[in-house]
This record gives sequence, C-alpha cells and structure tokens, in this order.
Amino acid sequence: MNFDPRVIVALDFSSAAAALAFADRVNPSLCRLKVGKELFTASGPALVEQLVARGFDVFLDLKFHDIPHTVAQACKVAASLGVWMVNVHASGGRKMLETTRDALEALPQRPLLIAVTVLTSMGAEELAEMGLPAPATQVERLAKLAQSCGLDGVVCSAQEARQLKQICGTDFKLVTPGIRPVGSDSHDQTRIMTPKSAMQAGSDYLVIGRPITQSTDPILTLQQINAELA
Ligand SMILES: O=c1ccn([C@@H]2O[C@H](COP(=O)(O)O)[C@@H](O)[C@H]2O)c(=O)[nH]1
Repeated sequence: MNFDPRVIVALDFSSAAAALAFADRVNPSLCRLKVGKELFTASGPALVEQLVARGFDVFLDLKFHDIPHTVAQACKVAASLGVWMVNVHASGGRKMLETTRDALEALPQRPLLIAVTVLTSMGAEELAEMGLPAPATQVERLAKLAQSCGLDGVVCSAQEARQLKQICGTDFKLVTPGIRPVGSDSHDQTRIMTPKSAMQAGSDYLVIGRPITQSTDPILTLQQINAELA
C-alpha cells in the first residue's frame, strides 16, 4: 500500500455522479484527486466536500487569476472546504501572490498554495506569439517569483522539473500535469513526459487525467502507474 500517493487523478467529468463513481473505485492510499473547472462548474463545492469527507486529499484546480483581493478571498473560501491544495496563476503578479499567501497564512489550517507557471499545453511557438520567451525560461522566471512570494510550489511540466529543483530546492513542490504513459495519446498536451521519467526528473506530484479516466480499465491503469513509480 502506498500511503503517500504521487498520482493526482484529474476528475475531469461533467457530473458529480461520474466523479463519485470513480471515487467509489479508489481510495486515498491509491491516489489524490483533482477537481477542475469542468467538474466544479457542474457540481460546485458540495462535491468537493464529499470527496474530502471520504478522506481524499483534494487539489482544487481553479487557477484563480484576478485582482489580489478577489483571489485571496476565493482561496479562503476554497480553504474552508477542507481542500489539500489550491492554485492561482503566477502571472497574476507579486501583489496577488503575496496577498493570497497572507490570507491563507492567517487561517488555523491552510491548504498548500501553488502557482501555475506555463500551461503544459503550450509550446515555444505559442509563447513567442504572445511575446514570451521559451517555456523553460518563462517557467523559471515565474517559479522564482512564486517562491519569492512565499508560495509552496508551482505547476509546471515535468520537462522543467530538474531545472526547477536545482534552482528552487527540494522543498518547493513541483506539480506536473502533461503526464503520458508510453504509447498513450498526448491529446492537447505539448510538454509531456512519462510517469517514471517525471518522478526521476524531480516531480513531486503527477497530475494524470485522460490516460486514467478514459482507459478501458481506469483502476488497472492507475495501479500500473503506481507500480511503475514504486
Ligand atoms: O499546466 C497545466 C495545468 C493544469 N492542467 C490540468 O491537468 C489535467 C491534465 O489532464 P490530462 O487529461 O492528463 O491531460 C487537466 O485537468 C488540466 O486542466 C494541465 O493539463 N496543465
């Protein structure tokens, strides 16, 4: 049994029923769970509370990006749901990051606060079109900003994990989507890596959605990934 699961399953379902049907088949020793924009929009905070009540570490992946007060207040409400991790966009800037960190630090119990650097769906060309440097450079810049603002870590691709562990140190959490087992479809992800390579590169947590949830046998796929990481 793995009591510190590294896989965070992205519950990208369109209903609470579908998410709970998946949750019924796993347990907190097999995986953590992520609730993102689709499921939260469909099901709201009640579903998050249900997953927390079942003992899962829940990453509420709403990627807040707004003025400092709005983001800080939203994260405080998220914390009140009992979630394990919340996130904001690092590109919201220093004031937003620090205000949110301060708001969470004032709570008796707070979730981990992490910042999205560059979405794993984006490659160099798309960044260049927006006047931004190559992914590795932009991710490093935003990770340093997030760390200097006192955040717990960042969302990045596993392709930047080795570089960020060297720069930001081992305690700074790296949460990496864009994970694809050998032979699986990359879908809309650009900066991808296999589960094992991602862990070897320094990822702390692997966010995996479709390769598990759309598998013909989701639980077997999850077990196989866990075995590969053990
Ligand atoms: O840069 C990012 C940030 C978040 N995500 C989220 O992770 C999952 C990935 O799902 P897959 O099906 O494994 O591609 C999804 O919920 C995204 O919203 C990301 O992919 N990249």
